[in-house]
Amino acid sequence: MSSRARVLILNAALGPLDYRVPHGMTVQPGSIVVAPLGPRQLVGVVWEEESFPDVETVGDNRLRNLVEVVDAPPLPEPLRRLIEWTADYYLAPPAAVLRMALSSMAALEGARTVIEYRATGAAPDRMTEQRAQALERIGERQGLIRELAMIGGVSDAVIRGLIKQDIFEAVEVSVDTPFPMPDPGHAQPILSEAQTSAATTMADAVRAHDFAPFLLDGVTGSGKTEVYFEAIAAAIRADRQVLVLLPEIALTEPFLERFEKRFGTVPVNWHSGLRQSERRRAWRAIATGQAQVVVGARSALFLPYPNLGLIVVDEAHEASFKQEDGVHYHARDVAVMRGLIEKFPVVLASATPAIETRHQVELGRYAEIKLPSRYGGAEMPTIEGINLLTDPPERGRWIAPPLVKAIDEVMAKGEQSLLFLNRRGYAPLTLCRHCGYRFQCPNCTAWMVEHRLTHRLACHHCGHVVPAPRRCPECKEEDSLVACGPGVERIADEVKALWPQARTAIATSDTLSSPARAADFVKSVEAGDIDIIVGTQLVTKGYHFPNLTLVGVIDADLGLEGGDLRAAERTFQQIVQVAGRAGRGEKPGKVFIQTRMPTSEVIESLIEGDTERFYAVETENRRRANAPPFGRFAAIIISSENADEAAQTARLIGKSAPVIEGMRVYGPAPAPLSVLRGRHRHRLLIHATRAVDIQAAIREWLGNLAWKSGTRVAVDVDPYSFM
Ligand SMILES: Nc1ncnc2c1ncn2[C@@H]1O[C@H](COP(=O)(O)OP(=O)(O)OP(=O)(O)O)[C@@H](O)[C@H]1O
Ligand SMILES: [Zn+2]
Repeated sequence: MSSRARVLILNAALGPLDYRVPHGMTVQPGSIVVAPLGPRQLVGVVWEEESFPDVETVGDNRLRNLVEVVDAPPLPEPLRRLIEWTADYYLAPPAAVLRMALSSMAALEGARTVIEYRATGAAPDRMTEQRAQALERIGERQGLIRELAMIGGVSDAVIRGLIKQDIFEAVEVSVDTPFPMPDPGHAQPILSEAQTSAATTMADAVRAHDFAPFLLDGVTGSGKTEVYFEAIAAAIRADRQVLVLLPEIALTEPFLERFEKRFGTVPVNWHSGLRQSERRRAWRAIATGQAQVVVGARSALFLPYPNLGLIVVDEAHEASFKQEDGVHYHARDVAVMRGLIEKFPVVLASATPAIETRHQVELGRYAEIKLPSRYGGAEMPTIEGINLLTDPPERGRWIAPPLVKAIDEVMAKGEQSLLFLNRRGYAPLTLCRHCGYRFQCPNCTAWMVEHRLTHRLACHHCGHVVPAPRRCPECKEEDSLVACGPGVERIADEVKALWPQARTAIATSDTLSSPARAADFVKSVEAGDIDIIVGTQLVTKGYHFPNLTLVGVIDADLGLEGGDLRAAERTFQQIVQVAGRAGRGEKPGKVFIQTRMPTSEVIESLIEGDTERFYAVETENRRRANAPPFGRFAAIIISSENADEAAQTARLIGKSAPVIEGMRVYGPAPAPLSVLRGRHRHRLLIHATRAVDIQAAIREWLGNLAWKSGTRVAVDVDPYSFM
């Protein structure tokens, strides 16, 4: 009997393929293998045949041999089920989901060491511009040739030239040294009564080794982190792995520090910025079970932990857990599914839970744990509205008089303020005052955003940047360009004009672009070297600055623009979160919200501090509109570099829409972002009741259609973006 294996190979365009297992090789479902495909060799995973029953059977004599079995633990069975579920639910190719589990090719190679290079400090005989740039940018960093070339912005050849001259020296790096073990007894805090009860409930669930979804709903500063640390401690004691998902890399650094204080060592950190060798080391430690606690962004969710005992999703309401390209999955929801399949508790921690999550609590599916007050007697801040219609700022300014006065007082007391505006850069739109020309991105339907700090105009959708021009490209008038509207840089300018003595910091993804820079920022705020922070949503959550007593929301109405189904919820969450940064220490905090709509539901609930009112009204709105969590949405996004082909395919899909009771199809229509990265886009929106199997309907609908190879058709189940 010849032995065959069904293999899911890492090629999203292909389904599983059958191979022959050559004599002397043994494989089992989950084995990671190398398989031939045409002239190439690809990595794949051996899969249960039953999972893909429709694969066309190829005669034994036509099968090709597997090349080898990779020296890595087989992909665990529950993870294979999770990959299947994710592919099914989000209508994604299984191979695309599998790729997220095998996300370090280096980890699958046998070698245990790699050669990295670092500067010796010597200067080259001949200093070229490229060499100087490389040396300057690389500094003391160490990495593979390719990585150094990337950092230095030069070709590999430049780096190789420098190696030849001994300007860089080789360092053999062992990639598989074990990570230190966190110690659950290292620095146990003394928990308050409410905290103890919350921690006990979760730790008991961890010890029970069973699926248990929790909503840890605690006001800002209530000690949610301290509490779920006790659940982590329980998992470590039970020798099970833990995954903590954070919504943004910028939050990692403060988390690592707190974790180290509590457990004596930092956890394994997984993010997109890891060097290849670090990634490999982390992947292997995770796959072998050696990595006990892992913290990461959503991409850490599909890694092959053999022994997970707990997942914590911190700031679980954050939309950044939803992936918006490739596989359109929601990490919060997939985390819960992983807990169900692998039988362990999942903790969703948030001060402002998503309506979807609260609904699960109401249905009795998730257990709710509440922490209703701040730790250590700190008070919740008081919140006041500033009506911009009756109390406007001076012309050309954005900070209204009552907020100016409040900042004056806080400055006088030597305390810190935070001004929140969710807009990067200097101004969202730049135009020529002479001819009216507006700077638009050549690749996207979007205005270019002025960044004065870097003297550039940038597209926030595709990353296209151009130097800020001195003259209008249209009418050639010099110095005629004017900035329209504020971004954080412009607010920072205003702060400088009003309080020249104040030390300010701009905190956005531009300025806190790396974990190291985020750490520097936190240190200088903690050390009292900053008086006024001007920041985007990046600083609204996670941070704990005891001397920060004033928060000003520059424009509360901004988030309500565009008006997608979650606009009100998102605005509410953002403002509660940013307000939650005020008065976390001994001194009480004050929050000012600038708005043109002081009587809107969102703003009134915020000012009255009536969370329940907001949620009740918003939930009722959703129920009436049959919007999530009551009804369901899915989007189909068609894109192509060729405008006609995109429109044609969209029409074809629209024409073929099935008629199903309880389901309506809207569109196709050009997407609001009708051109993105040079691709023309059209959208369809599908709205259905819970009773409809929306995935099956879409699968059958699109399965019968064909389009040109340059056209992409993406399905977004439970969409968050409607652009
Ligand atoms: N039991 C405790 N013992 C000592 N310090 C505590 C305790 N509980 C909370 N704290 C401290 O109180 C502060 C707020 O706690 P933490 O950051 O965990 O709150 P949080 O609920 O996660 O807040 P947010 O949602 O606003 O980020 C932190 O500095 C934390 O170390
Ligand atoms: Zn663009």
